[in-house]
Amino acid sequence: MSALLTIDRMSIAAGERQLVRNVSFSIAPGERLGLIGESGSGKSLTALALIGLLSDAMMATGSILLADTEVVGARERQLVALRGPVVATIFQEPLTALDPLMRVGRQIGEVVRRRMRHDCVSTSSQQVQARVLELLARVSIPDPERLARAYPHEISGGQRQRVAIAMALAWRPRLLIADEPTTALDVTTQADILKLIGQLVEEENMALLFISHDIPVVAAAVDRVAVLKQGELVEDGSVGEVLQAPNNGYTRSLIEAARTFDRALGRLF
Ligand SMILES: Nc1ncnc2c1ncn2[C@@H]1O[C@H](COP(=O)(O)OP(=O)(O)OP(=O)(O)O)[C@@H](O)[C@H]1O
Repeated sequence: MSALLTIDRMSIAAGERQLVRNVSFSIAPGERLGLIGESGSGKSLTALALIGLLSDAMMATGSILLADTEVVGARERQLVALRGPVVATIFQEPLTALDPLMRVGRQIGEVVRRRMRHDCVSTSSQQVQARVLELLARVSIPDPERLARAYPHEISGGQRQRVAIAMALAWRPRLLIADEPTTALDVTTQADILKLIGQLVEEENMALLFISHDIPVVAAAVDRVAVLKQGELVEDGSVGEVLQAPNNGYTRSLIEAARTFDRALGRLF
């Protein structure tokens, strides 16, 4: 099966500074890849590059082929067509995806409408409203009707992340990028959100690029792991291979650090 995403010798520079160097990896339709590495290793820049959202001060070179579109050097119009129907993103801080002045239901409804326009399907307000409530139920929000009427500041951090996931889901994307989606949440909510993402990815048959510095979290969410160190890819293999027999000393040190931390917390790993 041909890949949904193929990154080939991609580099990212800010002026003279090389931030990501010669990174190559691919994701097949429905595959779940974890991108791990310590803070500053280039994980978020890699995710931004593949949706063409690097800041103007940065430049990507090499090739990023997403659903047969070359992203490096693409025009804005081509990128807009990819964002949403092909790839949707959830971030660490759900408020970045939410308009503070608009009720949650209306925000999800906007995405539902845009997706329907993309599919050239006409729709009534009642159909949009029904789809919004269905999406809120899919992300396990109790009392979706009440929540749809709330503003983002009126709901908890965990609920906001569920709403951000519902918005991503409204696109029915082929690839979901989750950039540290549980880092800002308490441990119990983290586990719930992780389970939810896993469930939805499977039910919708989406591919997943899951970015995290937290190895146990990544291991629970994906099939394959790629490791970035100071902008370079140092490992790419199945979760079992990489966690049980890492090739690279840096990966070993990340795993050992996670084990030590978990032992200190008394968690199982
Ligand atoms: N707008 C920018 N201008 C210049 N350098 C930047 C910019 N954004 C990020 N960087 C640098 O690029 C490198 C990679 O950053 P990136 O955000 O991709 O790391 P990360 O692995 O996602 O880290 P974290 O887990 O802390 O989010 C870092 O050295 C960072 O300082």
